[in-house]
Amino acid sequence: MAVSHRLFRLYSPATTAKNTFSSFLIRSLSSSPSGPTLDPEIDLEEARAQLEKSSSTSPTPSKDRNFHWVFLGCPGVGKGTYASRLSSLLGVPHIATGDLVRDELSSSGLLSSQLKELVNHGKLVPDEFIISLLSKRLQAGKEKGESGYILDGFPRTVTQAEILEGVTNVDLVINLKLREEALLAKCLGRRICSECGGNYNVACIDIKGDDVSPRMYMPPLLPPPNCESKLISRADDTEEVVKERLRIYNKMTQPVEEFYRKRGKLLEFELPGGIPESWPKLLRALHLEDLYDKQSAIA
Ligand SMILES: Nc1ncnc2c1ncn2[C@@H]1O[C@H](COP(=O)(O)OP(=O)(O)O)[C@@H](O)[C@H]1O
Repeated sequence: MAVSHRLFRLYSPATTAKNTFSSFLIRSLSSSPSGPTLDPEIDLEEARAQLEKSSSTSPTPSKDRNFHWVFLGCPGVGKGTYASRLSSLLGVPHIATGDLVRDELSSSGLLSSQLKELVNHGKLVPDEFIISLLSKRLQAGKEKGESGYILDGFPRTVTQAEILEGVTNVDLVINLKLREEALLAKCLGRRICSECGGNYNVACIDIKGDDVSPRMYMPPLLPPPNCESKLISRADDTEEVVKERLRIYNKMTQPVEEFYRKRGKLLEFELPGGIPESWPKLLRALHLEDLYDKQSAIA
């Protein structure tokens, strides 16, 4: 907590920090093709209508559609994996705030070392800080002509969700769920190639079925031979820190699920197993299977 306060003061000494950062976010988002901020009640109704429409009649989405999607889910659930696959499929940028934070950590300086202390202990960084990072990323994307987003790791607190909701119209929030036994093993098995940045997982998860739940098998996602000797783990993927991240998720981020549930935007998706099993089912749940079939046929 002390670190969090120090970091907050260092980064944002003004008492009106929240306004400053949210107006920064507003500036980044308000001229997006989804239009400027609307009256919150109209936003809510519009969002409900959109979700109803997409989940009932589900016209085949095309690349012209402007996706504003959010991925929620515990550490290790696979947000990055599925968000990045959808990003390639839909041609919408995948923005992972964890990656933005790690990029920031790789720079030198006092801010980076204070940030490292928070992240490596499994704590969240201050809302204002993360909103600022996200705003910069969105602004840079807009300048390159990007539109829409698939957010991964944001929002993680109700404050972040409220700010996002106030400035842009999130169409859909996909809440990925995985049995708790698998989450820790998946975080501990996570590996990154220090050269190409590829993400892999050496854990082989095989949970026996019982009367209540079926067997769950998640094969490892092994690196190609040229990455094998360059694998590293994230500093926050230790057992102690993952448990702390799970605790913080339950305390700070679970209320965000409720925030979107109340607004009719939450799609719950229980991962049935590894990528080969889960990916087609996720696409079906999102009514995207036709798009995927068409792309596979072209490829
Ligand atoms: N929206 C956010 N709010 C606060 N802190 C964040 C946010 N996104 C990322 N972080 C910081 O970056 C770390 C890594 O994030 P991420 O890669 O998304 O991890 P996870 O595997 O826990 O989902 C988090 O533990 C937190 O310290």
